[in-house]
Amino acid sequence: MTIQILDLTVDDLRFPTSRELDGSDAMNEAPDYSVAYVTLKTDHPDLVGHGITFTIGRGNEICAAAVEALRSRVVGLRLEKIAGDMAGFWRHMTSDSQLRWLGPEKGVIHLATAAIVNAVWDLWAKAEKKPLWKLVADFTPEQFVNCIDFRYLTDVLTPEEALSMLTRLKESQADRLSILERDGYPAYTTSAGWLGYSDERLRELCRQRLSEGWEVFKIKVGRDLEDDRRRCRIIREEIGPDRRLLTDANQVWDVSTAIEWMRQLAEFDPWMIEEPTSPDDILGYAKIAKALHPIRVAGGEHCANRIMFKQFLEANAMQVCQIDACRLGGVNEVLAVLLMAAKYDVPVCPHAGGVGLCEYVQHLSIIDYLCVSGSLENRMAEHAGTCHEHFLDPIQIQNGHYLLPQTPGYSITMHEKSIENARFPEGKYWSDPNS
Ligand SMILES: C[C@H](O)[C@@H](O)[C@@H](O)[C@H](O)C(=O)O
Ligand SMILES: [Mg+2]
Repeated sequence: MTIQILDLTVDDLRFPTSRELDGSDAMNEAPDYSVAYVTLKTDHPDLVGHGITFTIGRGNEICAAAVEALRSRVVGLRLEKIAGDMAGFWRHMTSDSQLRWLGPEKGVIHLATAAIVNAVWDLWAKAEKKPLWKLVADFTPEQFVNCIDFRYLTDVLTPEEALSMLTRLKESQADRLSILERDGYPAYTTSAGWLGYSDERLRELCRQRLSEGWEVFKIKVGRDLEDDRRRCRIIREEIGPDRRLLTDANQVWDVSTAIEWMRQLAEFDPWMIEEPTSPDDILGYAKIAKALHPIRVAGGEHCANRIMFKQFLEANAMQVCQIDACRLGGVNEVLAVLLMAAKYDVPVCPHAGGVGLCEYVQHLSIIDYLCVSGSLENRMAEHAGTCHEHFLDPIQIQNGHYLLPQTPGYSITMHEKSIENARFPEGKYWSDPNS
């Protein structure tokens, strides 16, 4: 089958999550979960690729404009040509010599790259009639390695080393697949602990989530120490002393404040502190990790690219690696980071607090287990409870685990009605005050 990409369109879609303070944290007090939603049309009547990048509202139109700027890099290409040289395609996407100046490989231009690259992967998986995780899991180790642009990485990871890591695990892949088919992929939930929720809501949501089988909970911290103490006490009362409690400060502290603040919260036995300070401060992360041990330091949702991850991992500055499906430049770059994390034996626990991110990261965690790390130890994908109703193939959770997605593609295609309602500013969510 030969398929040509004939057109690209992009929609600025926003969901009014700030009305209930879903997604709120110490830095982002009232996010409206949003996406630049890319559609790739082809010369095949039934094959359309969809991809997103995620923002929290204002500025989403800038991502959409950046997608438009990259349009000519992808329109006209043939899928079989892309699939035959995925790393080459990714290099092509990130190498327009004028657009590259806007990054390189960071910020809005990289978010836009992710939306397009993810749409191409969705298209490819749909063409092969496989969910994305299965498309990748069925690759030979050589095909997997051929998806990655190793430029800037070879001082810590060469293609040859990646190949031998993947080859070592390939034989036992079927055993791991049966475990996932039986149990699903382990997850933790963030949706009880958003900062804007009242104490009563926090308590009620903890009870609800416990009854659904959740074992690991995340709570937002960092705005006010007394509030944090009270909220951590409540969540501990509800989940008990043995379940894992994760904390997330969303970059609000200086290095020294992070250390002092978390020492004050240590009595609540947090398993990790996420984004304690600037996402660019590799040495700062390392200092915090050293001072707070055994509390782990987690980061990645604002980690711009594989080079930053390389440094965080090499400097032992992150003990939990939170890849983001849209901040990294799509699946290709994620695969590179999975390999580096496995090499440094750092668990990957993807970031998913947003719209569409859970739909995406379930595939990435499954790939990590089946092909790259081969381990579930200390690994869990994030789960947030909002906006799943907008997707044709939404996540399925059972007992705090993601069930394996079965529908071909990357699970990101949205219902037409949702697209219509969320279109900014003319959709119903924004033009009708009673919506
Ligand atoms: C603004 C967003 O909801 C963030 O709070 C969210 O992504 C969060 O950091 C997370 O870890 O899920
Ligand atoms: Mg976070």
